[in-house]
Amino acid sequence: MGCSIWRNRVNLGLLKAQSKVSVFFTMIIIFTYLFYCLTGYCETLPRPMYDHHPATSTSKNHNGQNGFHVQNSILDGAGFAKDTPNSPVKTNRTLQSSGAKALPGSDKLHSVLQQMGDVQRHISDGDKEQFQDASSSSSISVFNSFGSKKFPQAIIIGVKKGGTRALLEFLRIHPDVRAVGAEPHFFDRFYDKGLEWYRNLMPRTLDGQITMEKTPSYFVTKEAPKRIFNMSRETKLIVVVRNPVTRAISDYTQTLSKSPGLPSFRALAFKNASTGLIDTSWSAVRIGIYAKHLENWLQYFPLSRILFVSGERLVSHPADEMGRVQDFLGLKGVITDKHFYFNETKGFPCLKKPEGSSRPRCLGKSKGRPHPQIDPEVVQRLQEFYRPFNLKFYQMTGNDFGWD
Ligand SMILES: Nc1ncnc2c1ncn2[C@@H]1O[C@H](COP(=O)(O)OS(=O)(=O)O)[C@@H](OP(=O)(O)O)[C@H]1O
Repeated sequence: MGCSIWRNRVNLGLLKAQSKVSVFFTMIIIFTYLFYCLTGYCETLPRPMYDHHPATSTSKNHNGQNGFHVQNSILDGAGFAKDTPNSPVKTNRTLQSSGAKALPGSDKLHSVLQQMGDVQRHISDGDKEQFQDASSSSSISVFNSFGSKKFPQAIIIGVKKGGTRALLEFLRIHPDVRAVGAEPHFFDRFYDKGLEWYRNLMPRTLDGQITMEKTPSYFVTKEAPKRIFNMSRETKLIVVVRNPVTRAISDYTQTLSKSPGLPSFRALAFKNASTGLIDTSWSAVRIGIYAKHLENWLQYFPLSRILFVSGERLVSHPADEMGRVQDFLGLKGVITDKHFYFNETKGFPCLKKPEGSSRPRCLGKSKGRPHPQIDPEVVQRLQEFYRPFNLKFYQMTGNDFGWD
């Protein structure tokens, strides 16, 4: 009898010791990882070049909202991809879904993992579209875990293929800007999820920092102006515009890369090739009628709340355009020509490497890709088609973008 009590006590002691050891080792792993992040080594973790894949999994975070998986569905919706074997998101999800949650003391572990999630999500958001080295903001985000999530005070609302990703990534090197990497698509696709869902997607910011997002399809979404106005009439709006003809070809190039069997540009652009009638129902054409879309926005926002960035100048004079953007946002002029160099191979400006980094900081392959050769006659016809709309747009904005 006495012997069996003694044996039970020994077994109980062993069990307790085992669970303590497992908690101890888990904590060591987590703190080692956090230490690596804080010392900047997370940046050197391999990051995926995102491609287009469907979302595969769903789960809820402690707020009852779809944490990583919402983010992933957005990534997918925006043409981003699920995590790859090397993805930091995958690392985090693996930790969350395997042993860690089932361990004793998992509540505390879970909240640490949530914070790691915030950090990692920031690093990996929208990687497909981002600069290949997003290191400048990753270390800041660690400390920003202590800020709060706010609605964006400024949104890049368009235009698709205008250079919106370049603008956002250039802005992200500013210490007072924090931005969602992926395109949230809240004001067009996910509005029924509610404003709190939207706010929860935002990165944490400290006082004085601006929260931003970019979703280029907002510019052509009829309901977007009213919806953004209802969130806050103070929201600053940025539109990156580019020659509508080159924009249409860029748009077509993107679609062609996903659907190689697509009809020719000529076949899609004309309603009737013999009369030269342009098909304005084709989105690649319709998006470029900037004056029409702008009218919708002016019903809710005064021109003073909208900044028009030239997509062409963002390539030829990035620092000058960034100066205008920083002024508009009321930011210190931190981003200057010191930050850029022209990458001859890519044919676009890239960000200079920060000290200690060996990685290139150009946008990914899907940005600045070669366009198919389009018949000059088709190009000319499109130029003619856009001319009156362009002139109207110059008048409305008080800015001649030089496309005509
Ligand atoms: N610095 C830099 N590097 C690479 N690419 C640059 C840069 N600045 C502007 N651009 C132009 O951005 C075009 C893509 O525009 P977006 O980022 O708005 O596209 S998207 O709507 O988010 O898909 C992209 O269009 P394509 O040239 O057709 O690929 C580029 O011309």
